Amino acid sequence: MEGSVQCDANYAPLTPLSFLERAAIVYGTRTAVVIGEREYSWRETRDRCLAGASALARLGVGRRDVVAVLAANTPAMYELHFSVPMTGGVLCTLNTRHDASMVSVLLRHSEARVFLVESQFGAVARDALAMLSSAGASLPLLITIATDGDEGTDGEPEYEALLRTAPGGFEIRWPADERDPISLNYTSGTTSRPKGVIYSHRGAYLNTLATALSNEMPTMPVYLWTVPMFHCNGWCMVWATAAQGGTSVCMTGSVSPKVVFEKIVRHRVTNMGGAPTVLSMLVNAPASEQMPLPGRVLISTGGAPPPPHVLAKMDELGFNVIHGYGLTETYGPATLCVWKPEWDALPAAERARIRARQGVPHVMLDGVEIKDPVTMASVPSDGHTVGEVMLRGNTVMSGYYKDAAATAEAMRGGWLRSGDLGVRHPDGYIQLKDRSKDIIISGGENISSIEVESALFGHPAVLDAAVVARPDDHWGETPCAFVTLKDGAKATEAEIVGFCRERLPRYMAPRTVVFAELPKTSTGKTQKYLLREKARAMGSLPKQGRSKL
Ligand SMILES: Nc1ncnc2c1ncn2[C@@H]1O[C@H](COP(=O)(O)OP(=O)(O)OP(=O)(O)O)[C@@H](O)[C@H]1O
Repeated sequence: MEGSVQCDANYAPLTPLSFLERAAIVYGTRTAVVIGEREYSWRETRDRCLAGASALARLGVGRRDVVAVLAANTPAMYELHFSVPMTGGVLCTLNTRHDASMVSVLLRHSEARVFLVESQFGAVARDALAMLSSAGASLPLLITIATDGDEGTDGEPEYEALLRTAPGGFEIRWPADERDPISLNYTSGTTSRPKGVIYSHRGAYLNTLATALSNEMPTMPVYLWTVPMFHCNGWCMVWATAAQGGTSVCMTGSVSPKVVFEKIVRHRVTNMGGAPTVLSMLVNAPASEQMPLPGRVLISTGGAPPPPHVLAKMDELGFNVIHGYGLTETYGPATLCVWKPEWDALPAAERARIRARQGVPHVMLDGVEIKDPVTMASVPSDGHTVGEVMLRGNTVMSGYYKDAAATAEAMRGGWLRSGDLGVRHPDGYIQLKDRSKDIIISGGENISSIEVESALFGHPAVLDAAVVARPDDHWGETPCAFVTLKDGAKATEAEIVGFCRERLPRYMAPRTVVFAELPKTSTGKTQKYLLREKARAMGSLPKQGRSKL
């Protein structure tokens, strides 16, 4: 419109880096990050991030250079989310459960220039570098981050030493364009080889604000880190805690219910997150470890379907569960099951059933639709017609790194195709039925493995469950349940099948039950492809067995 201008006074590229400077002013002496007995204030954190950026820049990190990190949820990992982009570089956080061969593949694919490694993961990193070297690939510069109490280094540069010796007066290299990359996040690899998803400063900024709003974060929240920071930048919570001047409580060692409850009480935690496996771990912990909470704790969950039964128990323990759904490609949760006060009066089981739905887009996402992937027509909002979940908006990835064909395929038709199947209910909320690869087709009927798993989780002896297709000569496929029982609990295959038949249409109930530990990714997802391989190896149910069932 005549008269409007764009200039420095009214336009700056959006970036979550801006939250840090503000936090250092507003919340300067308050705790930004705490690990064990060590606390860093917001001012210290800002100074350490600037020192980190200065050190990395001195080592030659510049615009679009990838800096890889293999570290647990530690202050260094938190700081690198700011210091790397402050140099213009791109942060690539690697999954700490990857083996050396996968780490070497990702280092090579990302062309990381610098590789920061917490010393507890030193052996994996060194093996990965040896693999790169023997393949003749160029090696990134290795920097060690000493794990607490560890002496660390074998002559490599060390993170704390670099911060101490970094030249002062570093000038932040703000993004020239808000669409510049800020991070490179590899997908979980649940269904295939991990893909490198590019996040922009703009997308990260918008998603960070959506995260703060979706999680109902007050100012100065206390956030307990159980979600790995390497996963979608901790669902953008690293930057959201800076926006709100929060305190990040880090945990050393593995996540156990005892430590989680102790940290909640000691630090008066207000917000946390966790995959459904973390929720399941909390509700199934011995009563002696479940401490009364100092107040309601908001916990966001997602990444896999949370069983309604677990949601109901979390409510009883004093947690308000916020259920979100998303992909690495959407910076983490993209939809959430926004809660309505009129649902408060419903019976607990009904509340849990409603909360298990994946909901509606968060405020920064333009839309989520359930579509026929061929015609692109939206399915009716009847709660029954299944289609593919598709998303669009400013918090969808920039693309897959060095894979234009996969990017074009994923966004074909102007929507991000999730590969998930779902329905839309008459009230507009979506509900996932399955990943397209996981749906079971038996006698021409589609069976949602999520629905069968929800029934299994209702059995008092069941701790964990996953359902996959077993090939069948007659039906094509039949549902095969892999079940982990609670400590000391007992149940037989016939009991579990009978329990499901009372709650599900007969064709949906598992025909086979295998008692086993379920293989998980480090982001808490069951690796169903491994279970599918086992079910495939079993072959078809014998004719006799089939008619008995
Ligand atoms: N709330 C949820 N309920 C059910 N499933 C969910 C939920 N949130 C996420 N998911 C599942 O997780 C997927 C996204 O996971 P992520 O981006 O971490 O990588 P991945 O898809 O597991 O790995 P890869 O693409 O490498 O196989 C979604 O497509 C969906 O299948």
